[in-house]
Amino acid sequence: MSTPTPVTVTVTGAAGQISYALLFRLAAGGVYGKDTPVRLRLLEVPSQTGAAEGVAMELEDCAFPTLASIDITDDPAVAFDGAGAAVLVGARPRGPGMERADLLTANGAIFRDQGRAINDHAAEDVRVLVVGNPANTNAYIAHRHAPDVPAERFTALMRLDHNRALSQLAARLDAPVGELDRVVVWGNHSATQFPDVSYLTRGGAPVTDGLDRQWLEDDFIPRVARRGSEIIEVRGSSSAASAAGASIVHMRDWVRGTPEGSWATVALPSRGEYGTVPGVVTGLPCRSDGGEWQVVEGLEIDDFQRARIDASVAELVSERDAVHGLGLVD
Ligand SMILES: NC(=O)C1=CN([C@@H]2O[C@H](COP(=O)(O)OP(=O)(O)OC[C@H]3O[C@@H](n4cnc5c(N)ncnc54)[C@H](O)[C@@H]3O)[C@@H](O)[C@H]2O)C=CC1
Ligand SMILES: O=C([O-])CC(=O)C(=O)O
Repeated sequence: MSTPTPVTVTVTGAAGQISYALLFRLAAGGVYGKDTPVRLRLLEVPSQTGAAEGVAMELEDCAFPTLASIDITDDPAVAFDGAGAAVLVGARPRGPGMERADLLTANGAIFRDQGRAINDHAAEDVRVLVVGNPANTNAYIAHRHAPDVPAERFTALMRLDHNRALSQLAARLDAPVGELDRVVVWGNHSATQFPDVSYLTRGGAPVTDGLDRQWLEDDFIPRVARRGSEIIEVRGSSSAASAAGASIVHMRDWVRGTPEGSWATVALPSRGEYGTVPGVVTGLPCRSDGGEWQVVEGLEIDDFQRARIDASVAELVSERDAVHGLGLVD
């Protein structure tokens, strides 16, 4: 029996909270499956490479059959060399009272430099997932500094918002979460996002009862959109295990395909789908056949949806303009 070629997966911010939940699932085969070994490349700032060593020791102690090797570095050129996947987690997280926009200046330069390193060193078919906030605009920055990598290879994490929406809907409808499908979270991973139930199915059939407009506007949409802040208030620090779990299923579905008939929310550089502004990295309903993300086509959009989508995309446009203004993108 021939041994499959290992995939190199680079994870940044490897000593942080999210990575502490993410790396073990990655190493256990959560993205590529039980038959494909992974080589982990951990990128950290110099002061944290020691802590990343400790995480690597624990990974070794798990004796995962799918973990081929672990390398730790503070040099992006080394970290992304030959990478088939890059999960960009490393960034400063938001504390109590901060909005994601406050992080633009703090974190933008990280994604400029990592975009360049991905462009110059990663594998041709690299898949990039940006988790560090503001995730959509950080993905925009990285993509704009990687002109040799196709735009659709850069994504930002909105699967956490998608999962939060599913979980709130399951509670409201008293339904097992696994029976629900076809939600989408349009726009930005921020308080302006639009979690949309217009196409929701339960067990494959459209859901028509139990989701009145007042509940959607007064409870559901703000609850999902502000869930990150709620977790920060209650837990004292930002979501970590749920962000890691969403990152794993985002990458797994990208690499191995979404289940038949199912959707995921993926933030991708827009091609103008559904009236969004080309270039900005916005949440869209997507399917994967195990190769590329494909935006679901042909959905009807009514006036209520239009206004919500436009408002969140307008925020993405203002973040885009801000990073151009800061000189982070030409
Ligand atoms: N998109 C999403 O759904 C979510 C995004 N986040 C974001 O993910 C990011 C990470 O969160 P946590 O792991 O909780 O933070 P953390 O502070 O525990 O870990 C961040 C790690 O990144 C490292 N780091 C900073 N700059 C780096 C660089 N240039 N290269 C490599 N590593 C670098 C830090 O040394 C630290 O170890 C934050 O920006 C947070 O806001 C958090 C939850 C959900
Ligand atoms: O809210 C934050 O800062 C962390 C985050 O992105 C989330 O939990 O959605």
